[in-house]
Amino acid sequence: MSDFREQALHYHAHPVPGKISVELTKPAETVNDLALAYSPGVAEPVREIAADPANAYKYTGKGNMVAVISNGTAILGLGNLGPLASKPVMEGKALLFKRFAGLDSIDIEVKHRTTEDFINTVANIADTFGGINLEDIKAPECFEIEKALIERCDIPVFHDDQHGTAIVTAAGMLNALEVQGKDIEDAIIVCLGAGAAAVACMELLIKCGALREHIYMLDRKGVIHTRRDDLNEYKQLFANNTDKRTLQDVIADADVFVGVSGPNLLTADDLKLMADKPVVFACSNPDPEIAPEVAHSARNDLIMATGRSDFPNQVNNVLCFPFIFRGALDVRATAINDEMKIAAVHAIRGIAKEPVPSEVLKAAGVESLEFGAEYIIPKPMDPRLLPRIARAVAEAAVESGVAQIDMPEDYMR
Ligand SMILES: NC(=O)C1=CN([C@@H]2O[C@H](COP(=O)(O)OP(=O)(O)OC[C@H]3O[C@@H](n4cnc5c(N)ncnc54)[C@H](OP(=O)(O)O)[C@@H]3O)[C@@H](O)[C@H]2O)C=CC1
Ligand SMILES: CC(=O)C(=O)O
Ligand SMILES: [Mg+2]
Repeated sequence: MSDFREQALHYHAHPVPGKISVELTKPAETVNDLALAYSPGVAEPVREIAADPANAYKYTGKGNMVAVISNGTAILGLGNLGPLASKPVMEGKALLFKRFAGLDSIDIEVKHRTTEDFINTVANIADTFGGINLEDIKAPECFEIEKALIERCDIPVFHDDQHGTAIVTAAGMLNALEVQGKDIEDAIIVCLGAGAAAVACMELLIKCGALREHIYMLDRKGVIHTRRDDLNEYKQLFANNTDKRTLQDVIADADVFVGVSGPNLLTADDLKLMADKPVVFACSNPDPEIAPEVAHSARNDLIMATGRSDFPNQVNNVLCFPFIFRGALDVRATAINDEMKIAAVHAIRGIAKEPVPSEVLKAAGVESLEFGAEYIIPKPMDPRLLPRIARAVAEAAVESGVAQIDMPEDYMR
């Protein structure tokens, strides 16, 4: 067994299996404590909630609790390995919710036959939670699932692989293009992958200024173009009227490569075909589309990012989902809308341009970090992410009319 594999398995197995547990927030020691916590005292909040469902936020943990829900059909870049195998990732997301945003989170892995079964299962348990983070559900089913659940639930439902990834990608991309001296409006963009992350990333880049006709998206069959007759409705949105068919055809002279597909699909030779000063986000986990050392040995004018913690420029949805839910839940938003997503993009990108606190340098194990090719996006352990993103998101929720309560004046200051 490799050292790292052994370490990872040991981390998950000891001192107790798994990464999360439940803790109590009230005393439960005496007869009186139990009389309040359970029978007869618990009947009082029951009556209050039955009279007004909003009281659930006052008397239960609902408002600080996010469910991380998966069916294990697209576990990272490992593929469809089923609900149970997705549990370490989902526990990991729950760990990150708690560690970075103080949100209680529980993972739920759903075995189901039809997409409708999955939707019904989630909709039927939604009242328990303040928000629902859908995770690692493959395209195209993820689009239908998220849409149906947004319609049926009155709490925020957010497919992290779509929108969390898109928000962080857009923040990193706008900064990377700025460092390279390029405008997003002019950028020729290649997106390898045409699933959950790909479609959402490209849609958000378009909202940030990219031109749809400048985007070449590829799936396992190659370039998505207007003469293909095998495209689902989501891929069709990216069908390019082009004669280009292969990755090599489209990557020639491209400014940007976004990989949200699978491991080792981009070669050093492909990279050499790109325009001057390219931006390469190889975001597949755990293994990127091209290893950073291979990319850097192929050319020295690129900005390179991966989804991993152990290389510079980690473009990973961990920079978004804990904080966007914090902001959304704190104003009891009924949804996470485009205004809130764009607010998160700008909050994330702004932090990367400011001096880095010494505790972040220490946690990252580096002497210095300065906005530039090796630092286009903040580190996940940056304590500024929580107040900045949560506040920006909460403000956007209030301004766009989806907040159900006012934002406290001193919120996150
Ligand atoms: N860094 C980050 O924060 C994140 C990274 N990701 C990564 O993105 C990847 C995709 O995740 P997600 O979108 O959720 O999964 P989906 O299953 O929804 O989509 C996967 C897409 O990748 C395409 N693909 C797979 N293999 C190849 C290949 N050999 N050549 C071309 N295209 C290929 C599939 O093509 P087809 O349609 O033909 O099947 C599909 O369009 C994963 O590796 C995941 O780890 C995802 C979310 C966040
Ligand atoms: C980071 C993440 O959510 C993924 O790779 O699926
Ligand atoms: Mg994921």
